[in-house]
Amino acid sequence: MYLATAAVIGVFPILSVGLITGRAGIITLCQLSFTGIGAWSVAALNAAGYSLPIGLLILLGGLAAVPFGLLLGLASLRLRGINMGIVTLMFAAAAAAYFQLYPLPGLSAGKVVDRGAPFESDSAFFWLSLTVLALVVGVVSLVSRSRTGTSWLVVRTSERGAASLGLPTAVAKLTVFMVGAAVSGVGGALLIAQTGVVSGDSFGILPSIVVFTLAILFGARFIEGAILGALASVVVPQLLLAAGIPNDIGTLIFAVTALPALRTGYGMAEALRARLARRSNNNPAPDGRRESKRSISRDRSRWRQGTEPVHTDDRVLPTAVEATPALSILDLSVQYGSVRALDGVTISVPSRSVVAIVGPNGAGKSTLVDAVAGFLPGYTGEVRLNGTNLDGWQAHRRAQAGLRRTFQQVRATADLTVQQYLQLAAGRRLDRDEVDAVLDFVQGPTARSLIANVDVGSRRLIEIGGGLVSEPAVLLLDEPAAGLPSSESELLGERISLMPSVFKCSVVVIEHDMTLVHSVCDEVTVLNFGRVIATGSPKHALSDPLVVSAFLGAE
Ligand SMILES: Nc1ncnc2c1ncn2[C@@H]1O[C@H](COP(=O)(O)OP(=O)(O)OP(=O)(O)O)[C@@H](O)[C@H]1O
Repeated sequence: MYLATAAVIGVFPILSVGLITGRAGIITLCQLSFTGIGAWSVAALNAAGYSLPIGLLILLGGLAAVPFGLLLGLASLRLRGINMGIVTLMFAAAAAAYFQLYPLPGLSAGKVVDRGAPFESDSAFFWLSLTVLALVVGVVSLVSRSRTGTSWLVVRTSERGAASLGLPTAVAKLTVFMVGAAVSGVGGALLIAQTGVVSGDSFGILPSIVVFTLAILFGARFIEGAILGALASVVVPQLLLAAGIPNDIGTLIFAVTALPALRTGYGMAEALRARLARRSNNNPAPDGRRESKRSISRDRSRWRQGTEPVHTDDRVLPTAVEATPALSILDLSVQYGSVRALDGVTISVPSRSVVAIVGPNGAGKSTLVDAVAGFLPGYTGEVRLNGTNLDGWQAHRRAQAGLRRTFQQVRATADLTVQQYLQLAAGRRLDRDEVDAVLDFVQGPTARSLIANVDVGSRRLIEIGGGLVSEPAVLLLDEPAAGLPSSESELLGERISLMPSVFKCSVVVIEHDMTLVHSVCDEVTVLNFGRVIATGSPKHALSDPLVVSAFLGAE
């Protein structure tokens, strides 16, 4: 019963790593420090003579760790990858030093934490621990399914991708650290309630690294992975003990077996789930639709006519172009060191229009999209959306305001289904008809497909669909046809030209495919060496001698 309780308590810090590293992709090597903080706080309350009910002590143990989680969350706003690993390791070292200097209160006096009347027996305490675990897992899974919780997965894939969906990466990182710390802290409170007194050594650097290793090895992003990890942490040392093998060999076994998971980023639970998802993806959905484009393509004609709006509201083509441009870029300049990537670029995108920005490689197109969408804060000039000045606004705020973008390199989160991604991009509840309609429009895969299982071209279409369901004022498409075969690129061109009427938005397309530009755009702006060298209708602008010379390198 004692070992079973230890295994239950062991789930907390492993699950906590599963949230921070497994879900949000941030390395954390100090999860047992949070456990120690939880235990220390409960010990301090006990030593001070407060006799609080066990439920309250557990809650306080969790809450005590939250400010420290926030602190590390703040560090993660500036640091990434191995640097974050080092900072969390330093935090673990500092916490371990603290626990050495200031042992858990009551430890030396043997003042054990009192669990209270109904939980004095080991079996009662086991059931209490299991109940607390079930509650924590319930809360964590609710939070994980919320918009904030889903944003943890998006941040893991790409911070820029998250911002482009209107998700503030700072909120995602801070919340995941605070929730992770609380989960670990609850484990600490239970641990000290189980053992009565705990030595600070239990929360040292090495045990923290073992917890990290177990979380990666078993895929603690999912609860079954955290449970398997905790079971292994209890069972393996017992087996080694029974076989007369030194306990440290267990750590070595975990380290070696975790190597493949560290390489791929997928632990056992994740690999198992991915396999099951692939299997179910190969089976037809209950509604008979497979993840095949052929079944969707039959609907081409209705969209070609442009008669069927995605929403059943009054989306119709306006009779006159509205006076205020949807997007105004005024005298925009960007300097990268000695390279002037953009030099006084002025572009006006009329309401409900399709405007292309073209230019040879290195002309400044991507820089322009990055600056306009808020990913390059250091520009000079002005960006206005429907007359509102966006300068100084962060990328996620611009996205929330209706300025959406897609990327040359797709960033749709592989762990989500297409429907979940669209939901997140929309920032509101979408009903299934709405999801299916937009997927039909962009010729995307079915709503239930896992993004990990669809090809790059389809992911690009999903990203475009995500932009559209967010009801943007302006959608910036960075090379949307890249990677699509020419027949699909042609079809995408048709859809782009329909976007202003169907989705009431303006579209800015960065594209190298001149056939597509000619067929879908109302206006073209040509950049070369960061300057606008021509603007006007595609026919007029693309035949300008300056433009021909810029593209062909001839007089
Ligand atoms: N981070 C950076 N640091 C320094 N120079 C950069 C950086 N990013 C882009 N540049 C330079 O800025 C100029 C514009 O680059 P940009 O990528 O915006 O062009 P582009 O038109 O999008 O090219 P492509 O069609 O190849 O994507 C180029 O000279 C490029 O080398």
